[in-house]
Amino acid sequence: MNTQPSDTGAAIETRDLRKVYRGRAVVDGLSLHVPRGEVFGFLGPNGAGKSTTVKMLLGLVLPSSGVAQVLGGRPSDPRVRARLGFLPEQFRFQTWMTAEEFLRFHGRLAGVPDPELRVRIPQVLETVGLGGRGRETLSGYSKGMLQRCGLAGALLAHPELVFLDEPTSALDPIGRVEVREIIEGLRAQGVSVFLNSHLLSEVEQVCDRVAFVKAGRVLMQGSMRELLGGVVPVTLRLGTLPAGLLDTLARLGEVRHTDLQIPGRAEVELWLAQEDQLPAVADAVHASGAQLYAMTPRRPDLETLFLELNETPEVSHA
Ligand SMILES: Nc1ncnc2c1ncn2[C@@H]1O[C@H](COP(=O)(O)OP(=O)(O)OP(=O)(O)O)[C@@H](O)[C@H]1O
Repeated sequence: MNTQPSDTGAAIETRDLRKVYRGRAVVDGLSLHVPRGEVFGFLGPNGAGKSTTVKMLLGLVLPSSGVAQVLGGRPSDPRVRARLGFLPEQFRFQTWMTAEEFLRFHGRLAGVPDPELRVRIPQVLETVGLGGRGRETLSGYSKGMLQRCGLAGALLAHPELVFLDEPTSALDPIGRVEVREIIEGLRAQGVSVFLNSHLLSEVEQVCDRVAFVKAGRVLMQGSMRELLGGVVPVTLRLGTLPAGLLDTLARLGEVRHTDLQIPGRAEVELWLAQEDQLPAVADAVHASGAQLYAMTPRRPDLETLFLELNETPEVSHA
């Protein structure tokens, strides 16, 4: 059934979105909620169905079933598309054009009038760090400059929602910081950003909210605080692992991993709900008679969460 939901005011809302290719569901009941004006990270391993989802949200691929609403309308509606910006990961540039010609071409395709383009093109070139380079042909651009130019194209028509697929993959560390600042600037203007990136430390710094997908399904989605706020990963290095200690630790938190491969050495990864449980962990280790060599609490990060989720054998709906 393809009934359109009522406008929830969200930038993106999908319900049970599915795409089947040759009998295989590559997007399999995906439900997403992306509030307006936020930066949303869309994460998952290779082949998880991220690009296919983005293509459905852009109206480039038709869903097999389920519903997708973008800026309150259907992705296939040209009036909706006119309010979207898109930077694909593998952009094919017309390398015989100058950056200005390329942007004029894309601006005209997006329906931006010529007088507006004359003002807007130098502005977006400046924004992406290509000010004064617009008259050079793209064949002479570096990979990073091409990526910046693609970003300029995505921002050209004042979109309300921008899809950025690996926007910093060709950029050096300075360029990455600059793109982060551009994304933060977009948010400050109320523009919603849907960011697909494998650079999790970057996602962590810029995103308000993320979703993890695997095998076409959302494993988890929420604000950074919801996803990372409620857990303190602690690594314990012990001399031995006495009988019963794991059970005691499991009452204090979640035992995520144990490593007993090296004789005379045991490592336990424990996830606690709060930092103030650390003394109780130390007490439990001492009471068990084990020697405690190290107890290292870590700041939770997206990479840890990503790796943990990726190891989860059972895929469940969020
Ligand atoms: N047009 C198509 N026909 C058949 N299978 C397809 C098509 N497009 C994508 N797929 C398959 O769907 C699955 C998901 O692909 P998709 O590109 O959406 O993943 P992804 O999460 O974006 O991966 P990556 O991180 O590697 O870019 C893959 O197994 C891919 O081979």
